[in-house]
Amino acid sequence: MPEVTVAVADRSGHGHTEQQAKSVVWGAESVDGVDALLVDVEKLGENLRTTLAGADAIVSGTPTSMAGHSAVFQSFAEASSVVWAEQGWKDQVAAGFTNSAGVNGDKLNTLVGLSLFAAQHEMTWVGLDLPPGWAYTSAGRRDSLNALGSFLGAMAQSPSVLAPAKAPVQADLDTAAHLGRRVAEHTPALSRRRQVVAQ
Ligand SMILES: Cc1cc2nc3c(=O)[nH]c(=O)nc-3n(C[C@H](O)[C@H](O)[C@H](O)COP(=O)(O)O)c2cc1C
Repeated sequence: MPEVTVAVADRSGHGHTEQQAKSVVWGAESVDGVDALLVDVEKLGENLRTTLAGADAIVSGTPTSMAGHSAVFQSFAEASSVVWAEQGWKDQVAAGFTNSAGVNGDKLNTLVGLSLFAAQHEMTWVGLDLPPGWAYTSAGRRDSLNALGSFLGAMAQSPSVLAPAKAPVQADLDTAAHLGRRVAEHTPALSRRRQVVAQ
């Protein structure tokens, strides 16, 4: 049996954010004893409670759309109010990621929204422990980890003209994998819910 389950709840319209989500899963599963599954929030429907309630951590992802999370993600968030009413995800670990076309693209606002969503569910948020990729070099490399310089969660950029096979760039996918790994590594210590269940 896996010691930790990480559910990556994502919704991707054209596949770019899904690439990022797969990297989060890959990163989480690179940690011994961790099982990670990719969940399309649009298809969750009535399974909202059962699918995500069993996870020790939920990493939420969405494309940035008009400076926030997508309408589909908002539908999922509103549907989750039934879980909120019974505090079903309380003390689960949470983290977030987003992808958009612009280098900035107002992605930070999306991550703020995802972290507030987790806070409303009384989850424990895990940020990204990577220095901004371009902060300590004058060379300015796009292929460094956390090149987009986010602390709250993982960011990726996909120019609209590029197919999901070409964007996001590998550095952004590696940053997403790093977040997945970090969540998986910290979940056993952070998840009070797990400790209560184990008693
Ligand atoms: C309705 C709409 C709104 C968008 N808003 C933004 C935005 O605010 N900032 C940005 O950088 N890109 C924006 N984009 C571009 C998407 O974030 C980008 O194409 C992203 O890669 C889509 O991810 P997906 O392939 O997973 O659906 C928008 C796209 C659409 C269709």
